[in-house]
Amino acid sequence: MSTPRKPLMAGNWKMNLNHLEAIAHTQKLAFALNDKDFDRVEVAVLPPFTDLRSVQTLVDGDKLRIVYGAQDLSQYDGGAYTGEISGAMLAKIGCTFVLAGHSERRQYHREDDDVVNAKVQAAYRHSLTPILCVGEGLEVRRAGGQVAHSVAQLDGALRKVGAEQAASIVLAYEPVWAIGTGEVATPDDAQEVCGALRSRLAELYDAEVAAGVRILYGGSVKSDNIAGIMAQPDVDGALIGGASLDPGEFVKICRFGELSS
Ligand SMILES: O=C[C@H](O)COP(=O)(O)O
Repeated sequence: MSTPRKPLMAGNWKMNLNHLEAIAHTQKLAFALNDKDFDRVEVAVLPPFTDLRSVQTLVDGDKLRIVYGAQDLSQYDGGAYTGEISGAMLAKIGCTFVLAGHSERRQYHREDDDVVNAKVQAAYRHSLTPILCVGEGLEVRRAGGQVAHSVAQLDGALRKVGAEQAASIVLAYEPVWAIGTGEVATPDDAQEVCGALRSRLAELYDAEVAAGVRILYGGSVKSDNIAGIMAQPDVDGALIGGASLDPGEFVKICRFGELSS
């Protein structure tokens, strides 16, 4: 059965590529994407904050077929918060998406569910689409707690988020043990948690919201392992870290989004 959800392939550059490197990278990516016919997959890049202006200039000037977003935002809307970047600033520079709750933010910056929830709400206040990341660490996986853990993170992040807003969210299931390690979850592993997240959305909201939300898989995605993951009924794309730094490889991965739709 074909899915009504348009696949999304999002490249999270993490703390890589300065603003000059971002220009060269985006140009290579744009050339490779426009060279093929990518109509049925949405392609996004999530550069560091300092690259956003470079990416915006290329996307707007050359009418590129990619959208872009940020890797984080402040839970506050403005004022004396040194070092923070507000949702309003991201919206003004043309961001579509913003990550919330990435495991590296949870781990290295101690962002808990309350902070993630505040950031999700901040994103909505500025018409940004949150890509909410959830996923378990190795200990939880070994104990078989991956579904309960990921669903609890979803519940925490969606507190006080109404159905209309939740309908536009993007979820990303990223098992922490598979991020940057070369260990990729099996397609069944990905489906188990992505399916549970969709079921939870139906409980929290309704079947229509659940059916419309895109759920990505992330964790050591490459062009040689994406096909099986994209074949799963509740997986609608990927959040790609390391492999998104190679434009050719990233475009190959995006092609699987196109094929799966
Ligand atoms: O945001 C992306 C994920 O953390 C996955 O990163 P990775 O593809 O390098 O494992």
